Amino acid sequence: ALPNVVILATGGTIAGAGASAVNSATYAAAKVGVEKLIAGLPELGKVANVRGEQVFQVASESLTNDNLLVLAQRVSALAKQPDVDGIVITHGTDTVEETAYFLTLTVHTNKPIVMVASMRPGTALSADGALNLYDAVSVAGSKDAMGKGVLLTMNDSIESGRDVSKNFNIKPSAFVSQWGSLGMVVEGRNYWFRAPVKRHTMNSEFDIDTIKSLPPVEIAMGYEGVASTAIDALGKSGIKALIHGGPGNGSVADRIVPSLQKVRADGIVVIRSSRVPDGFVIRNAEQPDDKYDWVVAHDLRPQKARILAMVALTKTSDTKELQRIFWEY
Ligand SMILES: NC(=O)C[C@H](N)C(=O)O
Repeated sequence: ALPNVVILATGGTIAGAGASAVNSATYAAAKVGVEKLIAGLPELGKVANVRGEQVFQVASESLTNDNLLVLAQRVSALAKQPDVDGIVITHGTDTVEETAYFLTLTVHTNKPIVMVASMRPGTALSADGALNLYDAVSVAGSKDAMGKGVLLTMNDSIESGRDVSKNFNIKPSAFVSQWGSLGMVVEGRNYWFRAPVKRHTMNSEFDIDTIKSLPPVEIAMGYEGVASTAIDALGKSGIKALIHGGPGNGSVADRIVPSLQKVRADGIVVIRSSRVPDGFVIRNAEQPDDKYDWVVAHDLRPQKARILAMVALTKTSDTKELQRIFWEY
């Protein structure tokens, strides 16, 4: 018998449409409904019994915290159903890494949850969505994909939803995980080479079934000539944590340090992250994190550090606990 896979559609370029076949970059995202996506790919019926649900129809840069909660709650409810073997989520590429990480942290299931997106709309020459979706459904229906956390299938690769980031804005090979892909999909068969070691899904201390809202967390970038304007304003905006996306090893300009100290003194958690795509921030290197009571974001880019901070703050605002969470997830 074939596995039962539910496709939750949220929009993005994988549901996009352009005026002509040469429009690979100028097109409208989030136009095509999930039923049409499924009907356009009859090959799906060979690897799984699929059914679709339209959860949202938006370009992913416009998704909100409330959208994240609604989606994760739906994924969690479906994963509890005995007649569901796996879940695929079609999504825009711009923020799919954030949603993937959020689900990794909050949905308690061993069943495969596979994110999928495309860099070109379905109307374009060499559109990548159909094969990516076929790959996602075949991975979601595979027992080998169980217990590996939330995944992303793009460009023949199976990526860890925790590690993966969009590293190129145009190419179909846009997604890279700095610690390597987990596997590959070829002709609907998945091949595995590694598994994540960070805590996720079943082993997470966070559970979407008990999370009702997310605290506001914002990001301030570091760069040459940076002024304290953004940090000072954010400090007064009601946020619970501020991610500093600094250059290099998450370094912080001398003239900004007093502003970050003030933010911390006002009870806001300061998390030091790096804007460099790869690598990880080392505690007490560049800045005395122990002395300032700051947290470091480990290997998470600012946008992923924000996701973990929001989730962690639903349980604790103790900086020692938060640092433990940043090491473990
Ligand atoms: N390729 C894409 O999906 C980009 C689009 N802006 C989105 O994230 O929805």
